[in-house]
Amino acid sequence: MTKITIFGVGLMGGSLALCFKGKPGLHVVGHSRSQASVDKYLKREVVDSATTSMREAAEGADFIFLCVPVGNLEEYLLELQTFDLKPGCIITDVGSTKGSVAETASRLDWKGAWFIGGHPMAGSERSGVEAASSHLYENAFYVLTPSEQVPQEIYGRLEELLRLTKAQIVRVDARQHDDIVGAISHLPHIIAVALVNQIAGYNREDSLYESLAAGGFRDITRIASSEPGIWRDILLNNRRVVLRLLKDWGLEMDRFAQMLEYEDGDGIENAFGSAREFRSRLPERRKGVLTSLYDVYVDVPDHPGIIGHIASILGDQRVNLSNIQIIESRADVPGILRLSFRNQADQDRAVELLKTHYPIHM
Ligand SMILES: NC(=O)C1=CN([C@@H]2O[C@H](COP(=O)(O)OP(=O)(O)OC[C@H]3O[C@@H](n4cnc5c(N)ncnc54)[C@H](O)[C@@H]3O)[C@@H](O)[C@H]2O)C=CC1
Ligand SMILES: O=C(O)C(=O)Cc1ccc(O)cc1
Repeated sequence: MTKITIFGVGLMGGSLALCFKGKPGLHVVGHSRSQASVDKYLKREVVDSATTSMREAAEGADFIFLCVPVGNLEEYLLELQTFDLKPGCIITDVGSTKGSVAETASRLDWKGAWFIGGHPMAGSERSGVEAASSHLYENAFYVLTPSEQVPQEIYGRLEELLRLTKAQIVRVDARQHDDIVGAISHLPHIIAVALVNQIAGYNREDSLYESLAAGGFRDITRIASSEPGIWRDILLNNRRVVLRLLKDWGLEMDRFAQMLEYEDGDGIENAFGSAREFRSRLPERRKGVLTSLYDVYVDVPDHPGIIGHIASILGDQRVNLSNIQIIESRADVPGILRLSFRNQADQDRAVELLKTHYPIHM
């Protein structure tokens, strides 16, 4: 039996547990310091067994996943290295920042065990084991940041286990990871929170703000509902990167303020134009670039009723769609629909059923 231990069975840890539990030869152990949480993990059947003892959870494990807040990773690593870990045991984490945990791990003596930092780049504004799902990581990127000392065989073992998440594993340098994720995730979370708080201030004077702020405002500020403690830790941990990014953000805002002050219409148009252009180039994660596992792309003419038609072709044959997204919808080109399925069988069925009606790409 391969023993997989998960410390902190919340949104991320619980989702990993659900990817591993029930697979042949795997036994998933959950750990929490609180007995009430241990009872909850067992009642919800996200793990095979659970304990409040760190030593019992860690010793004999083949894989250890640290799924606790970023601010607690160091104390968990320090405690783990005092145990008698199984030789060849792979310790990994799911923290949203990678530089400091890699640095701490590199200072410790693992006596035959190995540390490989990890960051599944999927999640949500929700938290806790109640929000966990075995589908959370499907088609997402899963970053691993091994140091140069980690043998390829050890890295390969972790990579192989993580295939069960159906994520796409990518290897990235820890510091480079923190720079990039700071820009594409940490800065946007700050902007969303600051924007909501700015509007909340106006709303205290006039509650019409709140009434009219539905729709688009809710969409672009969804991530402002993220778990405060988790984000305190992430931002403090990556503060050097985020402070630099905030300076640049300030310059971007100043540029807009200037364009408005000088009534620079061309400048505003250019800003929107170049943003639109860059955004349209962001990868849709087609096969060949980075493959989405069970996606099907359908060229569709731009007229009403197409989505309903496709949904009913699939529904009639009981093929379950997990997601549907319009990728491109312009007057001069046919639209592209991305249909996502949960497994290969549904994807294959969908291609069979749709190809007589529409051009299909994979
Ligand atoms: N929420 C998200 O979308 C993503 C989160 N992450 C990272 O995953 C890790 C876990 O985050 P989530 O699963 O979202 O959080 P969560 O709140 O759902 O789960 C955290 C787990 O850690 C446990 N825990 C242990 N010590 C704790 C302490 N001192 N304070 C609070 N909780 C403690 C909690 O009991 C809980 O089981 C964090 O390091 C976060 O940066 C990574 C990618 C996405
Ligand atoms: O909800 C969203 O869109 C997120 O941004 C989720 C998320 C949060 C933290 C991460 O480190 C990675 C992903």
